[in-house]
Amino acid sequence: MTGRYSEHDHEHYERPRRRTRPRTKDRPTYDDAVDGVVVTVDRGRFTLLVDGHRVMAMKSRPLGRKGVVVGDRVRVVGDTSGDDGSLARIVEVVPRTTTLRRTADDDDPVERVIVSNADQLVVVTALADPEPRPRLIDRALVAAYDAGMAPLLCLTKADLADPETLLSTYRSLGVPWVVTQLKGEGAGDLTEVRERLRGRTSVLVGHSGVGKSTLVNALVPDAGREVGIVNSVTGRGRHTSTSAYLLELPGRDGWIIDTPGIRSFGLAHVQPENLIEAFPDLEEMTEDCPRGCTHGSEEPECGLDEAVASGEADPDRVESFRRLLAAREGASDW
Ligand SMILES: Nc1nc2c(ncn2[C@@H]2O[C@H](COP(=O)(O)OP(=O)(O)OP(=O)(O)O)[C@@H](O)[C@H]2O)c(=O)[nH]1
Ligand SMILES: [Zn+2]
Repeated sequence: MTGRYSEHDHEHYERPRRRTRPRTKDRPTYDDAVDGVVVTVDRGRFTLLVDGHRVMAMKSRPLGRKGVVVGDRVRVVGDTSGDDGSLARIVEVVPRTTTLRRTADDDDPVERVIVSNADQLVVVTALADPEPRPRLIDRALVAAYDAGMAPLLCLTKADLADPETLLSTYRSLGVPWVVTQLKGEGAGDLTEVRERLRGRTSVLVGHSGVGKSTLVNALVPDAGREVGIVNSVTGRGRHTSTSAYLLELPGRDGWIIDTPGIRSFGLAHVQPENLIEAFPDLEEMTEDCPRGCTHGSEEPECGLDEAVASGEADPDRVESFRRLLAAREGASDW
């Protein structure tokens, strides 16, 4: 799955031109580089985790204008001590396994990659207050399927409403789900969520007020301090909660990436023929589709219609798939 996007998603990082630019003695080489992972990005400065400690770094020239995003595995040279005022240099970005893009907007017409290498996309939705917004859930699912990330619905505020109505919309797609309750009587059991996050890198998305910060703080009791550290390192003294950041779960049980301030996903790059690859049972039924068939409901001779007519396909599943296909179009904020 993850290989599917490698062609468009791997930005090509320019290698140092060893032949045209002779190495000087004091110029670091890749041989000296150490591995790091990008924890957060703040105005051109990157906080990395290198060997379990935090290191500030900037991009080095060989990377040119190519982006470095949260979740990137990088190679770093220079001062990787993490001491106050130290600054290392990122010389290489390891090819990404997955990417998540934010939507284009008036300020920036490009759908930029904001997070890489996550293998699970957790769509955090309140069961009430605020009401669930199925179109946003659908768009997040499209982003997950397209990127080859496993989706997970995390339904918060279980004290306020029953999950059944919402779940009925997603059952035929087979989307896994967990329910959480972090306020009110009997609140606080995160066993099931932790189980789902274990050993994975999960990116959490959700619109304002759904309880995502409450959840992150419950999962990583040090989250506030961790994020505080990130920002004390940048010297800006205050957490501007508009950038994604990576946190390790207690017990080294996996990683989560919170995405405050991310308003929507860019889905313009999603090709219908790729979305169906996330549903192999349905894909099988599209083998005889006319060339260029998007498998949407408006297609005159789509194999999915035949499969429904012959009883081979579950009509709910086909309908849900087509709903996702349609959700791809047009932008929509969280
Ligand atoms: N009833 C109920 N309220 C909750 C629960 N979890 C969180 N809340 C409340 O929901 C409100 C929003 O929670 P936050 O964690 O700040 O939500 P958020 O998704 O991070 O929202 P932003 O900070 O705006 O991005 C707060 O008043 C929380 O106390 C829950 O399980 N049940
Ligand atoms: Zn078709």
